[in-house]
Amino acid sequence: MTRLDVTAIPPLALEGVGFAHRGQPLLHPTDLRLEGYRRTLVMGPNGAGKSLLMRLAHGLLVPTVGRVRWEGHLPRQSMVFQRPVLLRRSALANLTYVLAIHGIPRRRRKPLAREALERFGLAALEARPARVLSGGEQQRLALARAWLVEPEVLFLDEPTSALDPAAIKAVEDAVNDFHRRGTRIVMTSHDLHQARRLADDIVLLFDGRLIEHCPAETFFTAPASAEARAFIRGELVW
Ligand SMILES: Nc1ncnc2c1ncn2[C@@H]1O[C@H](COP(=O)(O)OP(=O)(O)OP(=O)(O)O)[C@@H](O)[C@H]1O
Repeated sequence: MTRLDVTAIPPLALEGVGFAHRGQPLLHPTDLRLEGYRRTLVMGPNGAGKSLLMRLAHGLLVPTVGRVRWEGHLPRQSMVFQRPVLLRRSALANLTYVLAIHGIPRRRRKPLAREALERFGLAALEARPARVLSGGEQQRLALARAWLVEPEVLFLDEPTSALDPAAIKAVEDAVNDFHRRGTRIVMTSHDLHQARRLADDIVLLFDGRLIEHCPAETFFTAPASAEARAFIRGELVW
């Protein structure tokens, strides 16, 4: 596994980034800087604004105020969603398609795609239509597709919320594989156990506001806000 140059990943600055719909603020103006080579977990109860923050950061949504700025080059990025969006083709063809888009010569596509299928435990399923794969298999295929892009930054939006424990472990192992290869991870979750397993730092959102951004250890041992303490006790609901 060739390691990416983690020192080259540019910081991501959200400068007063907010999003409103029909005049109603869904994400209040937010300042957030994600830097270095970390696994950041964006947490908060349902409806807190986690997905919005991810879509804004990844550039899928344009903020209604503020701006999203990469401090340096625009990095290679991928995003993995709760429900993967897969093409109506075989698992293998979903991967060779991505390689074609990225200009990889035809003769190299299948070997690279098969290597990725193997890595994510999908080798036996290469000919199966992607859309009939189980939820966990689809998520692993989405991760294999992202793997081929060699992202410097990987966004994952609730990638495990519809999965059983074994499938959750497979996704978490994959997230750690990305991280070991040199990818910065930004992932949403409302699962505290998952955060304890994975996070280097935590962003807590509540009611469309950023409440806290701190190292995971601080978050769990000495949270600064009443909201974080309530969230850890399982009492924070919207
Ligand atoms: N494009 C949009 N237009 C209008 N409203 C939106 C849009 N995207 C999200 N919302 C609303 O913004 C609020 C925050 O949604 P978001 O999906 O970010 O929450 P979340 O923290 O990811 O929640 P969950 O854990 O349930 O996925 C919700 O009330 C949602 O209905």
